[in-house]
Amino acid sequence: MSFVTGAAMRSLEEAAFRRGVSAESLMDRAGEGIARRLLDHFPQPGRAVAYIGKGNNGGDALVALRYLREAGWQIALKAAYPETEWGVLPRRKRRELVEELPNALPEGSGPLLLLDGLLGIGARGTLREPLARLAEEMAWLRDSHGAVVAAMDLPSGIDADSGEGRGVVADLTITVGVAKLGLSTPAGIASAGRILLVPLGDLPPPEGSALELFGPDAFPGLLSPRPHDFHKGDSGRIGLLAGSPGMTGAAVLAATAALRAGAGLVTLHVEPEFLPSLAAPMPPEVMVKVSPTPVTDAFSAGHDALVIGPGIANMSKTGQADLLARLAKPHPPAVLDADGLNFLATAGKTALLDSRHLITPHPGEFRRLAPDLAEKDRLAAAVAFVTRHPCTLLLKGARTLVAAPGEATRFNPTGHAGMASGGQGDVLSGVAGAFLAQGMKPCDAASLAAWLCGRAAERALAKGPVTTASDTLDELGGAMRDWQERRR
Ligand SMILES: NC(=O)C1=CN([C@@H]2O[C@H](COP(=O)(O)OP(=O)(O)OC[C@H]3O[C@@H](n4cnc5c(N)ncnc54)[C@H](O)[C@@H]3O)[C@@H](O)[C@H]2O)[C@@H](O)CC1
Ligand SMILES: [K+]
Repeated sequence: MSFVTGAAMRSLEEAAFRRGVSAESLMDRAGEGIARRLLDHFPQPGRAVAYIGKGNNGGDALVALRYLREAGWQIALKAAYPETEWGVLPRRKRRELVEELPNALPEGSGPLLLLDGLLGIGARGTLREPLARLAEEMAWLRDSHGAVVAAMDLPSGIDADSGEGRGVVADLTITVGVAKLGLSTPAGIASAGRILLVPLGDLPPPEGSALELFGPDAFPGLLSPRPHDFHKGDSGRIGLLAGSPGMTGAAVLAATAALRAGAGLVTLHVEPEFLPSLAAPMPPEVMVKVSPTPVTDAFSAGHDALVIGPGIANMSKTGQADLLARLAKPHPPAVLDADGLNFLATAGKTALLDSRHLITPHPGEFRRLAPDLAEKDRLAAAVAFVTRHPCTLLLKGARTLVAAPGEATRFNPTGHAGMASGGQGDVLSGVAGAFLAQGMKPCDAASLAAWLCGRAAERALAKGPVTTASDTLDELGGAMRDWQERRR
C-alpha cells in the first residue's frame, strides 16, 4: 500500500465518483472501517467523544461513533459549528445517530477515546478557531486524563503532503483508502502516532509508488500456517555470533527471539574464554559450540542463516579480522547488527555489503556506515545507501524503513516511544534471522521482523507505558497471531 498526496487522493475519489460510486458510500465504509480498527485496538467498551468540524472528516467520525455505540460504548459529540453550517454528508450522518448526543464527557469506565474529526485532507494552513480551541481541549484530556486521540484520516491541521503544521497530536491515525504522504515525514510521524489503514476497494492505491506502508493487508501470506508435515529441518538453522562478557543479555535476547519466531535450531558460536559467562544464561533450546575460531565455525557449519553482532564489542582482534574476511566470501544470508556493523565501519569495509546482507543500524550506526548520507532525509538516505551497496537496509528510528535494491522502500507503522530501550535491537535481529533461515526474501524478513517487534511492544502496553525487550519477546507469539488474522 503506497502513500499519496492530498491531490492524488482527490483524483482517486473523483475516479470513483465517475464510476458511479457515491461520496456517501465511501464515507459509510470509511467510518465502519475506522470503527473496526478501533474495536480491534480497544476490545473493552469505553467512552468515545467525536470532535468534528463542518467537513466530511467529521462525517467519518460520526459514522465510526455509531458503530462504537452499537458495540456498547458511551458516546458524546463536540461540534465546532452549529449543525446548520455543516456539510450535507456530516448532517446526514448525524441524523443516522438519531438521539440527542451529550456534549460533555460521558460518565463511566473504560478507555476515553477522542475521535479527531476536525479536519482531514481539506485542511489549509494553521488550525483556526473555533477548531483550534477543540484541538487544545483534546490535548489537555490526553495529557491530564489519559485520553487516547484517534485521528480520522490524518491528524487535524497537518498538511496532507508535508506533514507540517501544528494541530492535533494523535495516538493513532486511521487513514482512509491510501495513506497520506504527510504521515510518512518526520513532522507527520511526530503527530500521527500509530498509522492504521482502512483500504477501500473503490480507492485502489496507485501502482509503482516509491514508499509503501507495510502491514498484513498489503503483504498477506508472509506468515502462512505451517503444513502439517513440517519438521524442524524446514524451519531453519541459525548460527549466532553474539554476546561477550558483560554483554551476555544481547546473545540471550537474540537467541530467544530467533526461537520464538520459529527457527528450528539456534547455535551460538563462542570462544573458550567467553563460555563461562555465555553458556549459563542461554535458554536450554540453544546449542552452544565452543572453539578457538567461532567465526570460521559459524560460517562453515552449514547454517541456513547467520545473525552477527549483538553484544560482540569485545570480540578478539583475530575474530574481527576473520569476520570481515568471511563476510567478503560466499556465505549464507546474514543479519548484521550493532558491533558487527561498527567493525565494518571502523575497518572501512562497508563496500563488501551485498545481497546476502541484511543490516539493521540505528541512526548512530548508520552515520558511521555512511557519514555523507546522515544529513539527508531518512528515505533519501536509505535509498542512496542501497543503491551504493546492494544490501537490504533496515534503518531504525522513529518509524523503521526497509530499503533494498529494486524494491519500494517500506515504512513500518508499528511500535511506540515506550520501547526506546536497550535490547530491542537484539530481539529484532533474532527475529529477522529466523525468517532469513526459513528462506524469506531479506526485505520481507526485515519488514516482517520490524512489524512483529513493534506490534509485540504495542501488546505489551497493557502492562504499562514502558516496554522492555523482554516484554517484547513475551508478546511475539501474539503479534504473529495478529498478523495472521490481519486485524491490525
Ligand atoms: N471526499 C470523499 O469522498 C471522502 C472523504 N472522506 C473524508 O473527508 C475528508 C475530506 O473532507 P472535506 O473535503 O470535506 O474536508 P475537511 O473535512 O478536511 O475540512 C474542510 C473544511 O475545513 C475548513 N478548513 C480548512 N482549513 C482549515 C483551517 N486551517 N482551520 C479551520 N478550518 C479549516 C474548510 O473551510 C472546510 O469547511 C477526508 O480527509 C476524509 O476524512 C472519507 O469519508 C472518504 C470519502
Ligand atoms: K482528522
